[in-house]
Amino acid sequence: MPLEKLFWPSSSYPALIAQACFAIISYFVILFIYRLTLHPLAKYPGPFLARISDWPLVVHCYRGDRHLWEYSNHQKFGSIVRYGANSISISTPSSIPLIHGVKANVKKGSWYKTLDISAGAPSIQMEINKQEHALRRRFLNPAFSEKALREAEKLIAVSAKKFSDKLAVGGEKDWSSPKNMSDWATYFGFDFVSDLGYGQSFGMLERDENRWIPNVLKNASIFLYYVGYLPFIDMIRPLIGSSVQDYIGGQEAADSLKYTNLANSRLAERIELEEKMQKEKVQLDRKDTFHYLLNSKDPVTGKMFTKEELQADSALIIAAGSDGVGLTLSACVFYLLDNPHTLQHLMKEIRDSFPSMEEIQSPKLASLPYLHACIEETLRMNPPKASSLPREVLKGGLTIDGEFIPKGITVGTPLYVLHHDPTVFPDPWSFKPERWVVSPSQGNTAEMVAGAKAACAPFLVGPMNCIGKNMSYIALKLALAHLLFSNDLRVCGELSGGGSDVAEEGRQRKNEYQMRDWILGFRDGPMVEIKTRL
Ligand code: HEM
Repeated sequence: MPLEKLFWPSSSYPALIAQACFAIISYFVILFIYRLTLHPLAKYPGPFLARISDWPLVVHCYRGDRHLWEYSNHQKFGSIVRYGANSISISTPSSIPLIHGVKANVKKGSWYKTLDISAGAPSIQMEINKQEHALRRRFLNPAFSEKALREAEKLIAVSAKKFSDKLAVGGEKDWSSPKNMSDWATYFGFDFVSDLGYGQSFGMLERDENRWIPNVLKNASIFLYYVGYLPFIDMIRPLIGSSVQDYIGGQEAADSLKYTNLANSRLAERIELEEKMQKEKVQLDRKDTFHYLLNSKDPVTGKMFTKEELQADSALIIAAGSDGVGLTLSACVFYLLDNPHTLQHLMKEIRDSFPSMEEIQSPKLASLPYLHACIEETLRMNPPKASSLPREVLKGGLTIDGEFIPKGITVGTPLYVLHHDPTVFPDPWSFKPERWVVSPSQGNTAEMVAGAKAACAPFLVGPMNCIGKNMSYIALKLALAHLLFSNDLRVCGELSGGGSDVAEEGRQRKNEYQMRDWILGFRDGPMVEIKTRL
């Protein structure tokens, strides 16, 4: 078609289609030129396609390798990388408090609007409004207070003992059959969180019945992770949670709905129990998380949780709680098996500290230095929330490392990148719990340990950090202490779960536990054999 006809009004269909195509192409060409030249982020380096569009980000979120992509970007381009049209990630320790601390002039990015939309209300993690978030946090705090955690420890110990006992089945006289640590750590994560959350465990350590849940959750998280970053998400979002979702999102979308329904039905049962108890004026002999949530009232406004908010928090707590602990537990066992001296050192510390399994408890358990160091080092190597969590800069902007970032830009901290910075963590791909213990004779000074702590933030920091941080340490310490107190452990065949020569770029390090980052972190292995010692 001659070019002048494109601009000349014509009512023929081919001309109208050609004009529409021309207008769309022109729009994108101008948009891309703007993003590369006049946009406030034009001066920052990054992969070319990522500087003009969010599609590369969507692809990496879908593939579960966003943390590896961020790592290779920061290797190529330095500490500030533009990873999307409107987004940068900053990999310096000083950026952590500036982006996430109490005074940070940011709110959560719009990606959070999509995550639990099917629940009908945002969960606490997805609440973008800072005042509303603070209110929700006040509601949740009692369930994670020191007093509540003291009670919780007794309950978690029950799951930890089951974790150790069930893994050891078959290992009473000789080495057990091979067990996939990833699966068993996942069952432990779900069992202790559901037990604490609803007062009723999923019972995955004992029975097959509910073992479908982690897979459904995995599919749900793949779907919601990448969908939240789609360039036209504002148009798509209203369809999420409706039956149309099944058609556009396939199995992953259907599983997302299935997971929401499961969390809702568990909550409905728990509400029914609470109402019955109130009617009969009976007290629960143990206070689970939803006991606190169902009875929370804001002292200032008198507001209580709505049903939709409870549904959203119910889905969140199961997912957030089980995933982080499950991943860290299986990763820690991987690193212990890969480093036999470390395993021996840790076993000795645990076995020398407790006369019997029944005595594995705080304050002694909390104070074991090498156990704590092994967990810190695992969280450094494999932070469960490995990639940048989006924060949107508010009016007035934000200055980080001397760079002024204006309102509306999305900023984030790439934890996996930061945790492998060799200037803070020498020999960053080696598992070295010693780096968390001050020992000047071994060349590890107090300053070095303080520097490592400032650059390692698996739970993030500030008002939106992980509320389950202290609970996670309790659960991880109980599970590892029970397992290693009662049993010996050995690798089945070649150690599985690490990288391999034939894997994709970034997944070749054999001594690094591999994970897929889909908001939740997925993994496989190691295969272990167990022999009961007692
Ligand atoms: C190793 C274990 C864990 C790690 C590394 C971890 C990490 C995190 C991180 C980085 C966040 C911030 C997410 C964001 O900004 O979007 C977060 C939020 C959250 N986590 Fe965890 N988590 C773990 C275990 C748990 C457990 C055991 C629970 C509860 C049973 C839990 C409940 C939550 C909740 C409710 C939030 C939202 C907090 C808020 O927005 O105020 N997490 N977690």
